[in-house]
Amino acid sequence: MTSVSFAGPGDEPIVLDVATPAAQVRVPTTRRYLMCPPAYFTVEYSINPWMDPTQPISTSLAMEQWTALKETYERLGHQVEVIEPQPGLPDMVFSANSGTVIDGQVLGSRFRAPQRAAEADHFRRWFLTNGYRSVVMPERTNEAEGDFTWTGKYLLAGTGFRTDPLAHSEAQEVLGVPVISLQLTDPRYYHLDVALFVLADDLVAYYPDAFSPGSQKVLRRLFPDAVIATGTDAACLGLNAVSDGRHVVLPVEATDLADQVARRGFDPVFVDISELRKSGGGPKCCTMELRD
Ligand SMILES: CN(C)C(=N)NCCC[C@H](N)C(=O)O
Repeated sequence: MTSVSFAGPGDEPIVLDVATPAAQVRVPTTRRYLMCPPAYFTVEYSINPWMDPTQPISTSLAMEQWTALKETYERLGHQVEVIEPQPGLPDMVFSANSGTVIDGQVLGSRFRAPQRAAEADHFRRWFLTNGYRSVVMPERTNEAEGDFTWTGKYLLAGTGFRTDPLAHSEAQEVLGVPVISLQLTDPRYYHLDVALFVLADDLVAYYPDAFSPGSQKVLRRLFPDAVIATGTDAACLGLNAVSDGRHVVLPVEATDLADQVARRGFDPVFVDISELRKSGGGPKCCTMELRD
């Protein structure tokens, strides 16, 4: 309960108790996503600290979890496009790493690891056969929405492990949007999209310890009201979440983060991505947003 007081007609001030304001009403917008079924998913090489090629992997469980994620988006009213998976490309399920699309302009990807390099061209061809007229492939290492997050105003751009900092200026030129570079410092959070996600315009959630001190200052300055995730939320890849402005699809283990976003008026929607996490990925990595 909060008290407000104001001057009454006589000498006595009027004091009213008012209930704490209700959380803001959040309005979802319909999205279009590109996903790739994990038909060839496995962990046969290690290019991030989550990947242990000796651990058992169930491709069928990964497929069940991916299908549940896709059906979740469809149930929420979103449109999901599907690209054909390719044998020999076990990480192709992480479609977010293969393109950044803003206002129909596509900036493709260039992977740091040779094991993933061939994915970029499959996605390039998908864009060209699906009506995208301007598809630019980057010169510099660029892991697309793994390291680029569009807030509606800025393109937040991560670097430190995968995407080359020079890819940030390339993205600014190709996409014609202001880019804010952010330095990632913890190898477990090797992509920006495991350290930060956009909840709504001008509102993000992030894990400060994944960023350099200077980048933490930038984030505080840009987003003073941000949701600050705990280490436990970050460690289950809870920040690899997808918001449509109201529903927030996130890993089932990210319970504190779910409580925090619920208090801000969002509806958490849990998904189980335990099998895909063995490769270092979560819901967002499986989801490229097509902003047409
Ligand atoms: C959530 N993240 C970090 C992603 N955006 N992508 C997941 C990529 C996983 C892949 N094994 C790799 O290491 O590239």
